[in-house]
Amino acid sequence: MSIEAGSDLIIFGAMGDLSARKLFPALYHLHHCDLLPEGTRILGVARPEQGLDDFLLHLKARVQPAIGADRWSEDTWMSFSARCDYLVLDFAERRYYQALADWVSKDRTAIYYLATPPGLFDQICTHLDSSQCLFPSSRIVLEKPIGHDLASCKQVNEIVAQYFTEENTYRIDHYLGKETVQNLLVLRFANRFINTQWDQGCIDHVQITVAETVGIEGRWSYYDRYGQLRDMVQNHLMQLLCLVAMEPPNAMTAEAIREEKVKILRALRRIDDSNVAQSVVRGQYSAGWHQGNAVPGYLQEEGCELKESDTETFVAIKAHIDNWRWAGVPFYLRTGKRMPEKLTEIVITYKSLPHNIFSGSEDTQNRLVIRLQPNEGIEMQMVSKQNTLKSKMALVRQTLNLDFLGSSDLDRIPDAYERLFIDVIQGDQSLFVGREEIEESWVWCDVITQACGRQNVKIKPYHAGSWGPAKAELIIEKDGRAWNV
Ligand SMILES: NC(=O)C1=CN([C@@H]2O[C@H](COP(=O)(O)OP(=O)(O)OC[C@H]3O[C@@H](n4cnc5c(N)ncnc54)[C@H](OP(=O)(O)O)[C@@H]3O)[C@@H](O)[C@H]2O)C=CC1
Ligand SMILES: O=C1O[C@H](COP(=O)(O)O)[C@@H](O)[C@H](O)[C@H]1O
Repeated sequence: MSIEAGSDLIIFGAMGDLSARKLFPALYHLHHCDLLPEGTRILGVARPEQGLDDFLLHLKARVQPAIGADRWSEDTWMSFSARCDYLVLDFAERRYYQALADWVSKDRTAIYYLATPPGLFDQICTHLDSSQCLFPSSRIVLEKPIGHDLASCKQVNEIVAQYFTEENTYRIDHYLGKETVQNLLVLRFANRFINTQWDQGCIDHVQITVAETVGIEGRWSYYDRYGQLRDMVQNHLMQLLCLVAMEPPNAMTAEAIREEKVKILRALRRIDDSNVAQSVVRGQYSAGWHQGNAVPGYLQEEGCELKESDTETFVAIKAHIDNWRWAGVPFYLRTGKRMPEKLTEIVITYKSLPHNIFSGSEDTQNRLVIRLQPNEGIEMQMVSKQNTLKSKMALVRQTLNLDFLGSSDLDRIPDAYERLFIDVIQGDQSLFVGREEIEESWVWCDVITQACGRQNVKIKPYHAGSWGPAKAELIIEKDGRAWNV
């Protein structure tokens, strides 16, 4: 693999949660697998007045548990630490940036990774520029959320565009870095028999479920301003929907893939005042159970000072894509916190046969279940003859199972951030989100939010540990269908 040499990764927010749980563990793994180029330097920048040794001590205490005892190696950590450096920096104050300007070099590619509250993006870009930390090759990596709605998203994009070209701007949607999400592209575009059976002629409906067992994990003040529609649907579920629905790009380039995704986002039927009540279900968890333990309701979570909140922790949506391929095929989307299990799956249900010659067999629909996490793999549910002499032609449903780990040259499935770090170092934007697609995605979500407000689509309570409000079952059952799980 050819990886560009001479990159510097500068992590803003290096003492934060994302850095500890995701970014540094991913870098540790890449270093361990020799996938970070020889000269790559990693600079943590954060507010605490401390030296490199203290920074590394803090980091080790958080990274080690994330790696796990069986994979941890002191030797790897020592050699990884030798790549790292630390700078004290208050992101909002220009005077601190001189030290950064002295650290970076115009002969190397500086990659500024902003793992910070988004309200700081503007100041960071301005100070990087005025302190001569930016060179034509410099890249910026932006964590979600990029905006809270279309207007604020545009504002962030415009600010960033003053300092970085679109080619040097990497907007993260970590779902795109998941191996199984990339496998969706391979499944669709490297298999003729799948590719030729992928439209309204063959497919009855599509389900996308992203269920989480976690609550809001100490992020109340962020989450209550966002809710599940903005936190999960606007980005992760919309990306999954695009990858399922888009036309084949003519090449695996960022430009070609983005163009196809944007077409889908534009073809998504608006859910407005006329159809929001039938198309959207919103829920909020109350106290319940997770794996035998009592868990609090949303309004009892740490950090909550309100008696009530209209923020949804669950949302189910029936969507339509108004184009030739998908006319008449509903896409049922569902995502929530505090569900009974962690499950991300896409289920493609094929149409029934036009004429069934096997009497007595009811459900002959094929189903393709793409399990993104956990138990990563693909299942094709087929109808087969039962091996028996008792009955002439007894049919049974059987499953062809493709285990994703089975194709692996690793004994684990890499975390999304590992792929995304490799790609940003190599300058490959195909798994990052383009400006147009993120803005189109906000357009669709904003219309839903506004319609929910005007039509008073109320939050329905559900118990933590359940699959959401009963109405979420109805949204699909009234069409004579059922959720896969
Ligand atoms: N954590 C996660 O799993 C995910 C996070 N994200 C996004 O990533 C970003 C970071 O999230 P997360 O790590 O959880 O947040 P944290 O609050 O844990 O980390 C943010 C860091 O930024 C620092 N910071 C804030 N203001 C300044 C400043 N003026 N100067 C220097 N440092 C400052 C904070 O330092 P201090 O403590 O000193 O204030 C803190 O260490 C957010 O945009 C979040 O939405 C996205 C997906 C998942
Ligand atoms: O971006 C986010 O994603 C996580 C879920 O990510 P996963 O990789 O564990 O599926 C979600 O919990 C969080 O609220 C959201 O901000």
